[in-house]
Amino acid sequence: MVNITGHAIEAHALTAVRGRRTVLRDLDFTVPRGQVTGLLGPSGCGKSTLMRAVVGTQAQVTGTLTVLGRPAGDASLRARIGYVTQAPSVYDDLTVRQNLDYFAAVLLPGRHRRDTRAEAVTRALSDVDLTSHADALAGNLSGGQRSRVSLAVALLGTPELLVLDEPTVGLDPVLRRDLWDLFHRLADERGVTLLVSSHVMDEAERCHRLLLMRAGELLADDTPEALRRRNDTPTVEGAFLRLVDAATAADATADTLQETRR
Ligand SMILES: Nc1ncnc2c1ncn2[C@@H]1O[C@H](COP(=O)(O)OP(=O)(O)OP(=O)(O)O)[C@@H](O)[C@H]1O
Repeated sequence: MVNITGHAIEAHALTAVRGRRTVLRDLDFTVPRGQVTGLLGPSGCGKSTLMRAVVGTQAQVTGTLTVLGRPAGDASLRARIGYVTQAPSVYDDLTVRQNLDYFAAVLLPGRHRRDTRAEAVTRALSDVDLTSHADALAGNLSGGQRSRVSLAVALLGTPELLVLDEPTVGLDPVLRRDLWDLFHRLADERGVTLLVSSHVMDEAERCHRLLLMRAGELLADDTPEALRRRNDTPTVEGAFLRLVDAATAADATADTLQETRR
């Protein structure tokens, strides 16, 4: 067990504008080190935008966002963060191992690191359970297998922070469980911080902490246990639905007040 304290991510008044829309609105939150934090909310609520802000690829972000002690987007963070987008980034005309060899050569260049590269590739293949498919062409893999190749690429550089945008979409229940087991092993044994987005509520139960979002705002930043207790429901899904209903009712009241003032 790796004992790491402090926050991997700290956000204050984080706001992001895409086109003419404000898609993240004045967010304050922290993500503890060495834990699995889930980012949950309905499609379009801003999960990917928040992740892009964390890895420094989102334009028009204001507020303060500190990642591993540095401002988000700082060049020194590149090698410390692994980011997997929703669209798997693999070369279809290479085998799984060739894909990993290629990215390992970029991340760990130099002849003197040949053994380190080979070890990193072997470990990443085993981490995502693709050792038996190492010599298959990436173009011939299933969607779930391709997304696991992307995850393996992100693991090559032994990142301190892994940002995973809906990594379990399209996976069967066994693979989903195995991936969540891997996320916990990475946190427990290697001290990795994981920020994982999902809109599958049963996955929320597997997180140490949760950020629940709706329409660019945070509804909650808490542990699953505290969320269930505070909302008096047996599931995180129940808690989330209560929070959404309360926020919708508050919006409706605010709209009515505005109408009556006009
Ligand atoms: N290029 C863009 N210009 C304007 N608005 C955009 C752009 N890209 C995304 N948006 C809007 O920003 C909002 C947040 O999008 P985002 O992709 O962060 O949501 P999400 O929660 O990750 O959704 P999903 O779960 O479907 O991936 C959405 O309402 C979307 O329509």
